[in-house]
Amino acid sequence: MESRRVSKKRLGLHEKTSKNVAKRRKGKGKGKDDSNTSDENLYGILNERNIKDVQFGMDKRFLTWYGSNVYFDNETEQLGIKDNGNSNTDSKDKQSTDVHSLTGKTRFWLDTLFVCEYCFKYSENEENFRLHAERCRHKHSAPGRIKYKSPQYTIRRVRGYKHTLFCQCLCLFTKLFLDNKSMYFKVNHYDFYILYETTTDLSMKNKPLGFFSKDLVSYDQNNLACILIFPPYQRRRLGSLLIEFSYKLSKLDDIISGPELPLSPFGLIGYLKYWSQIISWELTEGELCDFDSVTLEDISKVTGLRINDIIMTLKHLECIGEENRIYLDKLRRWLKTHERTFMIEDQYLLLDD
Ligand SMILES: CC(=O)SCCNC(=O)CCNC(=O)[C@H](O)C(C)(C)COP(=O)(O)OP(=O)(O)OC[C@H]1O[C@@H](n2cnc3c(N)ncnc32)[C@H](O)[C@@H]1OP(=O)(O)O
Repeated sequence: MESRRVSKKRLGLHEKTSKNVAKRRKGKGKGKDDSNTSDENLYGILNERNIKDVQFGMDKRFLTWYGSNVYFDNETEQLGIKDNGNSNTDSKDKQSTDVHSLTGKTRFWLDTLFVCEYCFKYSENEENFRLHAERCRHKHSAPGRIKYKSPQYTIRRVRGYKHTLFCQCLCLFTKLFLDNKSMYFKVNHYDFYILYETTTDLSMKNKPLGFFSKDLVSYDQNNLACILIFPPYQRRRLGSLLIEFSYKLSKLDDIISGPELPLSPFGLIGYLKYWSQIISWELTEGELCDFDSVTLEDISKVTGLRINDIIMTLKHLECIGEENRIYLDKLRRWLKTHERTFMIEDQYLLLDD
């Protein structure tokens, strides 16, 4: 398995700026057509998928969503990342990483990337992957400190500077499902909140379901840099759970906060859902329900949401009019037709430090 630190490059997830996009340069090829431009020296972004699918643990296989060259050596375009000029162990089997013309149109650099579902180390070689999977140390002990533990879910905080390799491998994996954030190898400025099922069942114990990262110091006061629920676990409201948790953290710090921009299309849908719920609940049943008139500032104070996010949500729900007048009746109706799905229970928060 790829196990060396990837300190030579950048890793972490950051906003892609238009200036950076302008720096895009053409991908080097490997049989790709000219339309496949890339940010490869900058952000690892490719315009086409280059890994066909991922074998995630022993029993889950799914397609990648986006191309990314961050798993590959820039010069040789073989799997593995050079660490200060040393050759890498994963590039021996050149044959299996060579270009495969699968559909006659799409050319993949790699058919299947094998990824450990406990620690995110990866290989192109199934045998190596199986050997690793049997003895991965995170199978028996997940990294980090527990920050939330309900009978259903556990969230652990993993410090980037302490568990560097784990966080770097997680970020590499994330890149296959998220293309609007860029990557850096410097994970030491981030905390990672990893979601697990609370269970003694060995088939699920210590298997991350998703995560979000958070800057240790965010000048924009973001409470979340990047969020991903791994494809097999999506649409189970786990993204909503992590978003809700991220606001618990910023409320603890007593700040008005929100996610790092830009949001991906799924990120936007997920956030609008959470924002709609928390705003309409506070206005109709929560702290603001007895107020005769409510300002955007009142909502922001009670929910911990940014005013821009509140306006976007109220517009989305068509519940805001001239001079920011809020249509409470309409919001009440919205809440009645939408199931309330808050998932974090305060009694299970473990946020002492
Ligand atoms: C700041 C940032 O990081 S932006 C980047 C966000 N991350 C990504 O885009 C990475 C890839 N996507 C993902 O990991 C996930 O889609 C996430 C994290 C955005 C959402 O996680 P999930 O657990 O799947 O979402 P969750 O089940 O909580 O759904 C919340 C709502 O979003 C909407 N939604 C989520 N996924 C979908 C989908 N595939 N199609 C349509 N609607 C969707 C639904 O309205 C859903 O509510 P409902 O189930 O009550 O109808």
